[in-house]
Amino acid sequence: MYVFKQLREYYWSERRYFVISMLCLMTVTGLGLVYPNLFRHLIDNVIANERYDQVPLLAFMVLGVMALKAVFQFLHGSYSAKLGNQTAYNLREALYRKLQFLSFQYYDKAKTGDLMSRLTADLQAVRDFIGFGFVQIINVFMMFTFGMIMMLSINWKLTLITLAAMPFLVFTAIRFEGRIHPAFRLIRKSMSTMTTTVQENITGVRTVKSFAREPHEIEKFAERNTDYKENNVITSGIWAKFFPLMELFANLSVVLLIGAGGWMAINGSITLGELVAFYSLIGYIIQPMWGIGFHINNYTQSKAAGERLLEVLHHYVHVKNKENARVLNPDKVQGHVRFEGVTFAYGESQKPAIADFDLDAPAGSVIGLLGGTGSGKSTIIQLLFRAYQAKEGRITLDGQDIRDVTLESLRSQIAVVFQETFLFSSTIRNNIAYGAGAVTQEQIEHAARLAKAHDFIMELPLGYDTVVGERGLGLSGGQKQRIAIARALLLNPKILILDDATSAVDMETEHEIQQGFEEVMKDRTTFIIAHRISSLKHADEIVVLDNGRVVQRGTHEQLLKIPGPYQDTYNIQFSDQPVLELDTEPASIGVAPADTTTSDQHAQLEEQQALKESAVSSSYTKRRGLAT
Ligand SMILES: Nc1ncnc2c1ncn2[C@@H]1O[C@H](COP(=O)(O)OP(=O)(O)OP(=O)(O)O)[C@@H](O)[C@H]1O
Repeated sequence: MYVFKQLREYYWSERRYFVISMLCLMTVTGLGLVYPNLFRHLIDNVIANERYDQVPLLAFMVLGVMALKAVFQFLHGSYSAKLGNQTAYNLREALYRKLQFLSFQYYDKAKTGDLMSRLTADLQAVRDFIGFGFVQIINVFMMFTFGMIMMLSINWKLTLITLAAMPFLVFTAIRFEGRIHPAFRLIRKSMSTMTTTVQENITGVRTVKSFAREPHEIEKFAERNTDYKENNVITSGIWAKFFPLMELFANLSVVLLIGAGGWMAINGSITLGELVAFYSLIGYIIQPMWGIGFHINNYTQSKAAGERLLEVLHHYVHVKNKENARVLNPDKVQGHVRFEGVTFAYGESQKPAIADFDLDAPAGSVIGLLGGTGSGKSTIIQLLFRAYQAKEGRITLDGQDIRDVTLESLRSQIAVVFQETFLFSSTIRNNIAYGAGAVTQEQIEHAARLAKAHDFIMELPLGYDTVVGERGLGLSGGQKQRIAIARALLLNPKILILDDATSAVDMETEHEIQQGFEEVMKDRTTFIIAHRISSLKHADEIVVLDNGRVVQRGTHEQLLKIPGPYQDTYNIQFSDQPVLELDTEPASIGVAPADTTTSDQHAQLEEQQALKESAVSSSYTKRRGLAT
C-alpha cells in the first residue's frame, strides 16, 4: 500500500466520491443478503406450512430488492468512475507539470516511448484500481464479514466445517501475488521498450529509409515484440497455474457444505431452509475469495504502474530555483555576462566539457565561439541559461550570480536559436509567436522579415496560417531555421544566443540574415556559435576552443595575424585563396607575404569568397527551384 500512500495527494481530494461509491456498494452487498433469508423463509415457513398465498408477496419483495440493488449498483458505478477519472486527471496534470520542470539532465537519458507509456497505460492502471479496484477489495471484506456473521448465526459448527478450506485459499492467493507482481513489472517494462522502438522508428523514419535499414528495424521490433509476448505468456502461465488451484480450494467449501450440511439436515440439526440459505451464503464467501486472484492482479498491476508514475513525480530536479531566488527586473537588465573560472562535466566520471573558462561579455557586445565539434561551445551557452549547473566557478549577469535569480526571469531575458530547430505542429504564426505572449501580426512579420523568412512564408498557400507538420516536417532545414530565428527575435531578449543558427541556410541567405542580425544585435549581448568564420568575424571577441579549453581569443583581425587554429580555419574555409601565414615565414606556393597582406586584402579575399559562394549557392538554389 506504500505506493498508494505516496499517491494520496492525487485522490484524497476526491474522497467524497469514494465514500458515496462505498456506501452504495455496501447497500448492494447488504441487499444481496436479503435473498438467502427470503429463501429460508420460503422453504421453512411458506412451503413447509403450505401457506402458498405468501408466494406472490415474496416474489414482489425479491423484485423490489433487485430493483433497489440495480439503482445502487448504478450509483456505485458512476461515483467510482468519477473518483477514478478525477484522480487520473490530477495525476496527468501533475505528471505533465513535472515533465515541464525536469532538467535537461533528465531528458538526456529519458525515452519518449517509455514516458508516453507511463502517461497512458500506467496511468490507466492506477485509475482503474483507485476508481474500482480498491472499493471492490473493501467490498470483498464486507461480503466475507456479513456472510460469516449470518452463517455463524445460523449454525456455527457448519460454518467452521465449510470454511475449513479457506486458509489454503488465502495461502495460495498470497503466493500468487508474490509471483505475479514481478511478472507484471516485466510486462510494463517490455511494453515501454516496444513503444520506444516504435516511436524512435517513426521519428527517425528518414534515417531508417535512407540507410535501407528497414529489415534491421523489423528484426529489432520482432525481438522486442517477442520479449513482450513472452512476458505475457509467463504471466499467463502463473495465472493458469494458480487460478485453478484457488478455484479448487474455493469449491472444496461447497463440497464440505453439501456433505456436512446434508448430513445435518438429514439428522435434523438444521432445517432444509437453513441449508439452502447456507448454500447461497457460501457464495458470499466463495465469490470474493474466488475473485481474490482478479483483485490481487488488479492491485499488483496498478502498484507496478504507480511505482513508475512515482519515479517521474519524485525524480530529482537538478536545476531549480534557490530559496529566496531573486526575480530579475526586465527593465533593469543590461546584459553584462561574465564567466569566472567555470568548469563543468556532464557526468561524475566524464571529463570536463568546459574547463576553467573565463569570459567577460559587456552589455551589447557580440561574442563568437569557434572550435571543433565537441569542443564545448554549446556547453558554454547551456550553462548561461542554466540548462545545467556549473559546479566550479560562477556565471554572473550584471554582477549577480545566475544561481541567485529565478530560472524563469533569467530565461525570459535570453533567446536561443538552437542547432536543431524544433517546430510545433501548429501554424507558422503560432510557431513564431511561441513564448512571446500577446503579439501583433505586424510584430510577427517584422521578426520574420529580419530572419529572411517572410518571403518564403508568403509563398506558402496559407502564408502565416500554414500548419507545419510534426517537428516542422514539410519545410526545408533552412526554412525551419529562419522561423526559429524569427521566434527568437520576436522575444526581444537582452541576450541572444545563436547556436550554429544559420548552419542550414545557404551563404546568400546567411549573409542576408546577418544583415538583419546587425539591426537586432544592437543593445543586446549576443553569443554566436558558428563553424563559418564569415558568421562571427564581426564579433567583439572571438573565443577559440579546443577540448573544453580556450586556445585563442581576440578579434577577427587580431586572430588572423597569429598562427593557430583560427588562422588554420580561415585558410581552410578560404582554401582557393592565397594561404595566410601572416606572422610566419612565407612557406608554400601562393603564400601571401606576411608584411604585404593588409586587412584590406583580407577583406577583399573574404568578399571575393563570399561573392563566389553566394553565386554558387544562388545558382544551385535556382536550379533546384529553391530560390528564397
Ligand atoms: N547532454 C550531454 N551529456 C553528456 N555529454 C555531453 C552532452 N552534451 C555534450 N556532451 C559532451 O560534452 C562535450 C562538449 O560538447 P558541446 O556540445 O558543448 O560541443 P560543441 O563544441 O558545441 O560541439 P558541436 O560543434 O558539435 O555542437 C563533448 O565531448 C560532448 O560529447
